[in-house]
Amino acid sequence: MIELKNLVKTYGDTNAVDNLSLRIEKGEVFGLLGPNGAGKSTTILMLCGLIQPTSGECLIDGIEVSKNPIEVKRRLGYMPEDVGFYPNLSAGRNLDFFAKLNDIPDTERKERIEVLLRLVGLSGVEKKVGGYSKGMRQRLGIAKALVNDPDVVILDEPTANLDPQGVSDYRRIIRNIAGSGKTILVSSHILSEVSKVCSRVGIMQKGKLVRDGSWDEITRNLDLLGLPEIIINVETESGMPELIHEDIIRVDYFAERTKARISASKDIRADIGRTLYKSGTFPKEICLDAVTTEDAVLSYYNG
Ligand SMILES: Nc1ncnc2c1ncn2[C@@H]1O[C@H](COP(=O)(O)OP(=O)(O)OP(=O)(O)O)[C@@H](O)[C@H]1O
Repeated sequence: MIELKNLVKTYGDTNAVDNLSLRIEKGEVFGLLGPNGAGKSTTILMLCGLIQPTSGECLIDGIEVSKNPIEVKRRLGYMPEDVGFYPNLSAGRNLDFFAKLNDIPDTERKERIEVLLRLVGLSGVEKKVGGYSKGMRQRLGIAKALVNDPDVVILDEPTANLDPQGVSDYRRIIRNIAGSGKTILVSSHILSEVSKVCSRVGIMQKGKLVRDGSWDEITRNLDLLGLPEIIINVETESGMPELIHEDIIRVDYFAERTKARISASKDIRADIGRTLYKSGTFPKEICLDAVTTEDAVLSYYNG
């Protein structure tokens, strides 16, 4: 569990983090979102005990970070934006080094490293880390953050510079870790990515948490954010009827009418759901398109 209580970090005249309070429960995957300079990295650095707060508290599993850094380090896995590895060593040898630094006993190290390499899809890769792609390094970074079997995992911009395959691998890995009951904090400014893996997101702006809730809650009032047009993707179990609604601008149907892409002037997901139920068509998904959602949230950032 992660708790931030009235956290403040000031650099001269800049309130990098401004009275931030937040609680992330065990097993939650929380996305910390915000534009450049919002205060995400400063928050994470305080949470990891790497910088001291000006005031307020950070707690990991109820233990205050600044007062018990060693105890906290044992429960915490951290992946910074740029993870440092020894380029002349393999992934396994790198992990072995970090496992030793974390005092993992000899009897456990080999098996744990094998499990982690399998989790991140690097099992059997003999190549030295110096020859790895960005995606491979990122996956190894996640394994490194998990080497001490932490309760709480913090990933700073984990999808930065990843190609689509890398992003999809990352999502699979995060879901896998979340399934094991760990608490995960992911910081990002790639909103659509966070929306796909996080159960809850918080939006930071100028050091403050300006919104906190599920992705759905945050995007529910999209029309209030002033988007001229939103896109709704619909998927049904069997072919859907003609979708008619006064706020629909256009509908494109695909895959024998089991999929539709609706352009609408409002968020009409509830009405679409009702229409489908009435016609006896079971909806598998009715969601806002990630790209337009991203536009809306960005417009929110910009006031
Ligand atoms: N060591 C420092 N000295 C002075 N100002 C700093 C320092 N670290 C951060 N800041 C300032 O604090 C604010 C928050 O920065 P921070 O790096 O936490 O934002 P961020 O949300 O992580 O941004 P990014 O996505 O670009 O990493 C910014 O205005 C930044 O310039």
